[in-house]
Amino acid sequence: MAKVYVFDHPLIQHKLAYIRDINTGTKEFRELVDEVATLMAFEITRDLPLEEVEIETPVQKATVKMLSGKKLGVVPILRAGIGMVDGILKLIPAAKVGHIGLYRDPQTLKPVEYYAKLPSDVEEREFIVVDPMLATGGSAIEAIQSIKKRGAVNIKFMCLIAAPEGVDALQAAHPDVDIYIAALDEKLNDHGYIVPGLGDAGDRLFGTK
Ligand SMILES: O=P(O)(O)OC[C@H]1O[C@H](OP(=O)(O)OP(=O)(O)O)[C@H](O)[C@@H]1O
Ligand SMILES: O=c1cc[nH]c(=O)[nH]1
Ligand SMILES: [Mg+2]
Repeated sequence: MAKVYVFDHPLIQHKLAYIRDINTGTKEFRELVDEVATLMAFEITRDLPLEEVEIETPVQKATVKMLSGKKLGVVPILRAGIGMVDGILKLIPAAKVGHIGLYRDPQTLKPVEYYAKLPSDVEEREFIVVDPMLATGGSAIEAIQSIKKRGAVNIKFMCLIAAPEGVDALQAAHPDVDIYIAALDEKLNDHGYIVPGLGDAGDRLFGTK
């Protein structure tokens, strides 16, 4: 069964409070999502493998540890996932970026895929699929299905806010995909919005309300 990690770091929680606030405007919202994505990337990369490397400091030769060249890929679920990409790339600039375009039909709440583009060496990469919101779980389940279909085998899912319903559904559909979240909220409302949540992440990021 997939593990669920909730990042309760004080900086993440503090910034998330501003992200949720209805009075936070688009510019600040975007900056905060970017910052929280960086902080979450710091935590999520905790298990990256290291190798010993010989270097020379100004003082003497030394054996130091460096990342052992694991290939990473970041896959935002369009649109809102885009808001988390730059924050992650600040820490892992060599990661390749794939895109999965999905929107949630407002009536059925089912995801509709409209775009998919991944790096060519899919099988060799570890992927972090990112989206600020895990609500019913339909979009994350579909996006992960889509990248598995294209050959991805090693996948993590990272979001800002999740509803318990979404976590359960994602765990059931993809038991091999660990889930990393900044906050686990109370529930979904009748329109499939996370309560208390932050509203529509895509609209708040891009000012399209
Ligand atoms: O877990 P689910 O019930 O599938 O809902 C979550 C999805 O809904 C939002 O996207 P939306 O459909 O609003 O598209 P957008 O990012 O283009 O605004 C959000 O960014 C997720 O992708
Ligand atoms: O609360 C929610 C649920 C789905 N998508 C969002 O952007 N927000
Ligand atoms: Mg949206």
